[in-house]
Amino acid sequence: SKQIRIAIAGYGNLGRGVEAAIEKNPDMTLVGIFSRRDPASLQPLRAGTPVHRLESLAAHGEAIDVLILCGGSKDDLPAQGPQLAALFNTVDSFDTHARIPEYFAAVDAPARANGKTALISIGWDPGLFSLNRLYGEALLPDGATYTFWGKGLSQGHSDAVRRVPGVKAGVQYTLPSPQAIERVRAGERPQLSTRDKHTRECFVVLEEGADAAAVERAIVTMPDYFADYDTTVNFIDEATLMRDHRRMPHGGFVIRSGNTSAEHAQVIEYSLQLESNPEFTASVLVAYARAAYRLNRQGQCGAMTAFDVAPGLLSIKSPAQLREELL
Ligand SMILES: NC(=O)C1=CN([C@@H]2O[C@H](COP(=O)(O)OP(=O)(O)OC[C@H]3O[C@@H](n4cnc5c(N)ncnc54)[C@H](OP(=O)(O)O)[C@@H]3O)[C@@H](O)[C@H]2O)C=CC1
Ligand SMILES: N[C@@H](C[C@H]1CC(C(=O)O)=NO1)C(=O)O
Repeated sequence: SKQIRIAIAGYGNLGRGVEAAIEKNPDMTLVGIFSRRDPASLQPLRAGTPVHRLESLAAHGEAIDVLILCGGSKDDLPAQGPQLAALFNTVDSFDTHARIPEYFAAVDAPARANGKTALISIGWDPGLFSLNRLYGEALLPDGATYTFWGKGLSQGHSDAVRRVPGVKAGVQYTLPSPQAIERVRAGERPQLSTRDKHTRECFVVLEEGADAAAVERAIVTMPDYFADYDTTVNFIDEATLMRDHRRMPHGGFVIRSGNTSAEHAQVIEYSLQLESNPEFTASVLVAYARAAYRLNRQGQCGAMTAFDVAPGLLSIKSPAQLREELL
């Protein structure tokens, strides 16, 4: 059967993860990588993979079935998402939770106007954790839901740190509060504020001559990313960053504890342990690219989130095989 032709827009951790993920999906072919940087400066996983400048994308419309957007959520996707959804079927991992409604609207209009399908905010949070928060609320209406991440490297928060003027490089780790987890696991169903559940720890390499105090203030007060958390910023040199902060592990879990009757408490838990946050997220994006391709062929256009995609569309197996093998 026909190969699904995938292209990558934005070649960072996520873009490289998508390259690896496509190798694991025999119904897909990587037809190109698109970057704002000089293509000659990039080393694709597979020698021979075409690398182009991002601005040449429009000329490749008919050769791409689904474009996977791997830009940063802080500054790249708000512009690239709506712009590229007018030209291609797209899948992205937009994760600025507070801004998802406005991003959805901004992508939906051009996608609908051009008969394209745009799956937004795909990944694990938002994405798989969102699905499990939904299941929890729908299946156990009388209950409480908690999401914990880490200890691990948040790519969205690391991207946001790197966008601060004066920052040359940087990463952000998310640390869950052991006390908060203990109270939830003990079945207390506590009221926990954002600040109660996690702290954030940044490691930053400054540009030459940058003002450390100004950089620290810009990070810890950053709306949607750090303002609601207790955040520490550590300044290190580039060698230390390269030595100690190259791995990108992460993970976490969603817990729903609820009562189906006065007598019976029920608990649903979904957890992830990730050695590579970007490679896992990319695997999710690639499975949803299969769904985007199928949805568009069914005439389902516009923006959608993971809530709107039937799980069967993710599988390389046919509906009949799924009924025989997985039900
Ligand atoms: N929903 C979810 O569960 C998840 C979502 N995410 C999202 O994925 C986004 C991307 O993460 P990630 O791939 O780690 O971000 P990166 O910082 O690695 O890449 C972001 C963009 O920056 C550019 N870039 C990458 N490396 C360099 C470099 N060395 N010099 C200059 N520019 C560079 C690339 O654009 P170009 O090639 O055009 O230069 C790239 O698309 C995050 O912002 C986050 O929001 C991540 C994980 C989970
Ligand atoms: N979107 C997150 C995925 C998870 C991790 C996270 C956090 O540590 O705050 N929130 O959601 C990421 O970019 O890594």
